[in-house]
Amino acid sequence: MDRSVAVEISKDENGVSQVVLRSPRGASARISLHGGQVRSWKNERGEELLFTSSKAIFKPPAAVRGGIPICFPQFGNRGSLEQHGFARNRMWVVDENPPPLQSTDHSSGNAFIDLLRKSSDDDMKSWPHRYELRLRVILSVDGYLTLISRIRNVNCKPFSFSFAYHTYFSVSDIRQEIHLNDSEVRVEGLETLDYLDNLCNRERFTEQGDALTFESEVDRVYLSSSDAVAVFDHEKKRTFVIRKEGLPDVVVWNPWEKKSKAIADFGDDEYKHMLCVDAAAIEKPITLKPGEEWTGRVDLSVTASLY
Ligand SMILES: O=P(O)(O)OC[C@H]1O[C@@H](O)[C@H](O)[C@@H](O)[C@@H]1O
Repeated sequence: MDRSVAVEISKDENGVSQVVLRSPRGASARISLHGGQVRSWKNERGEELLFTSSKAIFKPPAAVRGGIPICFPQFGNRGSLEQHGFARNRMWVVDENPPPLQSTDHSSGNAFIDLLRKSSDDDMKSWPHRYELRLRVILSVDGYLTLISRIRNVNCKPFSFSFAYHTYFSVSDIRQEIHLNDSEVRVEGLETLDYLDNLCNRERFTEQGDALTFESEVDRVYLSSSDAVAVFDHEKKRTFVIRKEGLPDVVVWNPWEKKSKAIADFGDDEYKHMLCVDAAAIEKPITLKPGEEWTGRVDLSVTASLY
C-alpha cells in the first residue's frame, strides 16, 4: 500500500497535529499528538466505535474524556504523580525512524503511524527517570486497531511504572435493569478472576458471575486475566474483542449516575453509553533496568454479533 494515501497528518482546532489512518475498505482511526491518544476509531460503515464525551475539553494540557488515553507511568492515584500519570497530558511527536518491531508484518497493506514521547525536564521534576515511550498504532485492512507501546529505560538506574490503554468503548445502553430478559452489554473473559475493587479501598474479591453485567458504578482491576476479553453489545449487534500481550490486568470502569454528575467533562447521562475496559499492567509494576525495553500490545477487533 502507498503509505501516503493511508496516513494523513493535519491539525485540529487547537493547532495540535493529528494523524488519520484509513483502511482500503473505509475504516479509519484518528490519533492526536496530544497525549498520543486515539481519538476516534470508525468501522467500514463510518460508525464510531469509541466513546467521546460531548463535554470533552480538547484544549491541551488536559486529557480528552474518551478515546484511548495512555496511562503512564502511573495508573489512577496509585502513586505520587498526577492521576493516571503525565503521558496523556503531554505532547508527543511523530517518530520518523523508529527501531524495527520484530513481531509485526505490515506488508499486507495495514496503515500505521509511530509516535514518540521522551522524558522532558517537566516530567523529570515529578518522575526523575529518563525514558522513551514509543507507540505504534496500526489500522488493519479489516479495520482492526492495534496499539504497540515500547518503553525503554535510557537512564543509568532502574525505574518502575504502571501502564494502561484506557479504552472508552461506545455501547448502546449499559444499564442491565432496562433489559428484562437479556444483558444488552456484558463482558466475558473475567469469570473467576480476582479483582481489586477501587470502590472498596482496593480490597481483593473474586468474580463470581458468568459474565459481567452492569447495574451500578464499577471501578475494578481484574488481575492476571487471559489474553482475550470480549464486550458484547446486543442492541448494536456487535462484539469487541480485546487481545493483549504484556498486559496482565484488565480495568473495568463505569462511573454510573452519581459519579457522572461530579465529573466536569462528562455529561450526566453519558455513563449509559460508555464502558472502559483497559488492557493494563497495574498490580505488579514493570521494572526496567538501564537499557531494557518493555512491550505492551493490544489488538482491538469488532465483529457483527451472530444473534
Ligand atoms: O477522570 P480520569 O482521571 O480520566 O479517571 C477516570 C477513571 O479511570 C479509571 O480507569 C479509574 O479506575 C477510575 O478510578 C477513574 O475515576
